[in-house]
Amino acid sequence: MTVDPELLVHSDAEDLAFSVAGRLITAIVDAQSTGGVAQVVLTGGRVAAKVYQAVAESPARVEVDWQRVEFWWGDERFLPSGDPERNETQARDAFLSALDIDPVRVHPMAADTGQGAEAAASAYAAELEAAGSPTFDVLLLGVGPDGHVASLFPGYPQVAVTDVAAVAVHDSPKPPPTRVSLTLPVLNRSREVWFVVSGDDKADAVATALAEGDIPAAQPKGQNRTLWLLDEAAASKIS
Ligand SMILES: O=C(O)[C@H](O)[C@@H](O)[C@H](O)[C@H](O)COP(=O)(O)O
Repeated sequence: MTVDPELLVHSDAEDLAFSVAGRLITAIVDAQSTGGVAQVVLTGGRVAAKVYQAVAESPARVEVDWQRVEFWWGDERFLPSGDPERNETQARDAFLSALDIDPVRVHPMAADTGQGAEAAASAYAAELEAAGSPTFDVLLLGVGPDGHVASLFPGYPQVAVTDVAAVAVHDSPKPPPTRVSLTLPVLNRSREVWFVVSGDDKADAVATALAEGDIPAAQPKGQNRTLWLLDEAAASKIS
């Protein structure tokens, strides 16, 4: 059973990032409150980087047992290890490197070592299965102006893939051209889905997604909650 999306609108990108950082810390503490490991899926992009930075700077970060957080990625730019454009690199630089995380619990998608994105996608699907195909506590998603989420782009065949957990994406409209992405069934294996969106260039995509339009951003739904965490600009065309 999925529930209606909830909208929370913030004044600007900085306020949004600060608010989402606090919400993420609270969600992790809640997930750990029963003694378990919090399962978090990170996304890439500029807004996400602001959120991660705000987590690293938050005094409340000390409330989290960072040793008991499992970090996954919803997608990755298929580039060599350490490339500054990789979502993994950006997350490590923005906050993971500053936190007392358990490195074994950080699950980046493979870097380009010449093996091809298909092999990287298969390896990630296998890693998820080996971890027991966890239900994620929080799935973070950015949204593109075209309505993409993760690396699932409108009109691309990967949007409709349901028989594997991760796929390779080629000729991405958003550089770099080659990527790896979780598929929608895995994105939906989340208790909470949080869309974190800033900027008027996303306003059409946000409005279309909330109207259940035919874009990938309309499809991820949390099992318990679906949050649209927006700034005023991104929310400006919601009817
Ligand atoms: O690899 C990526 O680029 C992201 O995973 C992608 O899905 C991103 O979250 C959106 O494109 C929003 O990016 P911005 O926040 O930079 O607009």
